[in-house]
Amino acid sequence: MSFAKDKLLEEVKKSMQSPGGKGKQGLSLVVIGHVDAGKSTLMGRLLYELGRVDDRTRTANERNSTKAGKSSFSWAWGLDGTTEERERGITMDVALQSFSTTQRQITVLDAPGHKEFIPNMISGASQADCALLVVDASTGEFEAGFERGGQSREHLILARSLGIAQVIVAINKLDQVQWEKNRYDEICALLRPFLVQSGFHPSKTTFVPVGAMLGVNLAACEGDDAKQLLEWYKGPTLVDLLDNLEPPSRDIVSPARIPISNIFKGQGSGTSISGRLLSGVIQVGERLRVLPGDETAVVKSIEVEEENVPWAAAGSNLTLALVSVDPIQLTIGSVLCPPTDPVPLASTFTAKIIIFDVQVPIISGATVELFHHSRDVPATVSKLIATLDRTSGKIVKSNPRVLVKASSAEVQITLRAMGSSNARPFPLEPYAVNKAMGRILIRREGETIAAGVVTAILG
Ligand SMILES: Nc1nc2c(ncn2[C@@H]2O[C@H](COP(=O)(O)OP(=O)(O)OP(=O)(O)O)[C@@H](O)[C@H]2O)c(=O)[nH]1
Repeated sequence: MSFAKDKLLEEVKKSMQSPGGKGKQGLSLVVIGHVDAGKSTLMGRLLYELGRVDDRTRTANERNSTKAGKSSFSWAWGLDGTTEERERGITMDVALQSFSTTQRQITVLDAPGHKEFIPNMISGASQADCALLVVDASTGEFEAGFERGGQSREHLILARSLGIAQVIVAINKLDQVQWEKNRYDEICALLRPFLVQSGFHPSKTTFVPVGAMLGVNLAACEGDDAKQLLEWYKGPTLVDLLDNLEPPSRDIVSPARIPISNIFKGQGSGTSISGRLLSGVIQVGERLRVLPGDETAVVKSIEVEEENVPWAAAGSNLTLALVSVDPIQLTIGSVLCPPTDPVPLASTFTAKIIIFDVQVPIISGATVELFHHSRDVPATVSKLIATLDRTSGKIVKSNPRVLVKASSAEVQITLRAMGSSNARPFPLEPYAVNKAMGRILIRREGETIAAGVVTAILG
């Protein structure tokens, strides 16, 4: 069944008012934190507690991880999919899982903690509404994840820069410190001011003590393993907090935008892509334009939360089967959109950015890497237009010579040509037109140096 677009919008609005299907509001969650904080263990155990992983799979995971000499990773085994991930015991790609709580249908993006995989983390966080930060409470470990160069700090700043406003902090491995209340309080006290500085409102930040491996305070806080924690903790479980996350408002009226985050080229059965529908609505049978390029594709099926659906609305993390398209034209980072409302292509644009804690200031002509959803491209900061007051946004100085750490500025960015070929423009929109399409991150030599929003496309 396919609807005319205005009919479809009516249908979507109706189902949003009285949340349809399963009667739950959906949202997506990126799991972030320092390497080895226990992100995969926590998600693996949580999925088990919620009945998403059966005992047979659990036993098989236990057996296989023990055989590989990594028994402590048995809970993570279910999530860390590829052989290399299992051998190294770290998550590299972004794993996608889903589960439901009483009121929410949650899609989880388990992002890798290792520094060299920050681009995957950016891809994960740019598809999420909320973040779950996992920190390791063991002596010295929390500190390592949080000091300069630690991933807890960087992940939080990146998540906020990508538009995530709500965060749950799970303070994990408390079994390692005998469930000491003092250690929990100490970590909360260290994190609170940092979260505020990074732009998270205190009312949108919650903390929860957990023991991922033992399954303490994930779905329930009971049994022998939870005894010590129960002596001083009477608050919500992790699932209670997840159940109370607020789904952000969805922009269903703007044209559809789907940055491709993954491509699966099947044999014979066509090609599938996965990504997040940032705005608008789409339906089966619809023709979409692939940008950059001249190609179009027809949506053969839409899968959301492992179910085939006739249509999907903004905020859905979906998999689309596409037909009538040459798969070569599909690349990670390309954007699918209606042929009548294509995304502009940019090779030069202006942006308002915030400079992070950089050691080397940014000068005009600085070569950088530009991140937009799952795409990263070489670029140049081609002009420093003005430094801005961080709170009012007013111009402090026009044509500054350098941009130093913690400053705010308007700059012009130009894509850089690779070798002999010209830089290929890529799909981008001003933040004022489409929030989710207008956010960028700027990195240099493996370090994130700035984040910002696109103000104008110049060409
Ligand atoms: N003692 C204790 N160990 C834990 C707990 N949670 C996780 N671990 C251990 O910590 C190690 C790292 O766990 P992972 O779940 O792989 O960590 P991760 O954060 O997903 O790591 P990356 O994916 O590499 O970023 C494993 O050896 C786990 O068994 C816990 O609650 N208590």
